[in-house]
Amino acid sequence: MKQRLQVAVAIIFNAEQQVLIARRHAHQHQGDRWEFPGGKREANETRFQALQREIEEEVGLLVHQAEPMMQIVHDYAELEVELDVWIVSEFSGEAIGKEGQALEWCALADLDNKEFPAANIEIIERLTSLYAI
Ligand SMILES: Nc1nc2c([nH]c(=O)n2[C@@H]2O[C@H](COP(=O)(O)OP(=O)(O)OP(=O)(O)O)[C@@H](O)[C@H]2O)c(=O)[nH]1
Ligand SMILES: [Mg+2]
Repeated sequence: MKQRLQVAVAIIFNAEQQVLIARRHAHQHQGDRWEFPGGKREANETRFQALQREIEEEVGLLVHQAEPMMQIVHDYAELEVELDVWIVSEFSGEAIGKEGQALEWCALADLDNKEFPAANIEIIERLTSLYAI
């Protein structure tokens, strides 16, 4: 059977209402596309703990509070993902690409110009309808 990965995904806004995005490395699944930081939940973790760990590991931010935004199941040819998307409402630290990945703070209106994995289309639509001017 095809694997289904549970993936914690963070939507993090800065004071200018820009959202944090990261570029996936070429060798990764969906390589070279942009993503919202996050990664796979481990068996011993809650969804929120997975979010906190992944965000600290990947971009060095401490997530203090977050609210569930949506869950998306997407069937890629090679694997299935369940994206557990959170809006981070409180965090501390300065974002850095701790895994050597490029980071960008991106205005919502500019997300459409970036290439994201297919599973992200719904997230971007939802964000635009919730927050766009
Ligand atoms: N982090 C993240 N993963 C996404 C997004 N959209 C999306 O389809 N995915 C998929 O979710 C899956 C797991 O994410 P990941 O590669 O970040 O997992 P991870 O950080 O644990 O990576 P690792 O296996 O290198 O430790 C990948 O197949 C990835 O393509 C997104 O916006 N953010
Ligand atoms: Mg990741």
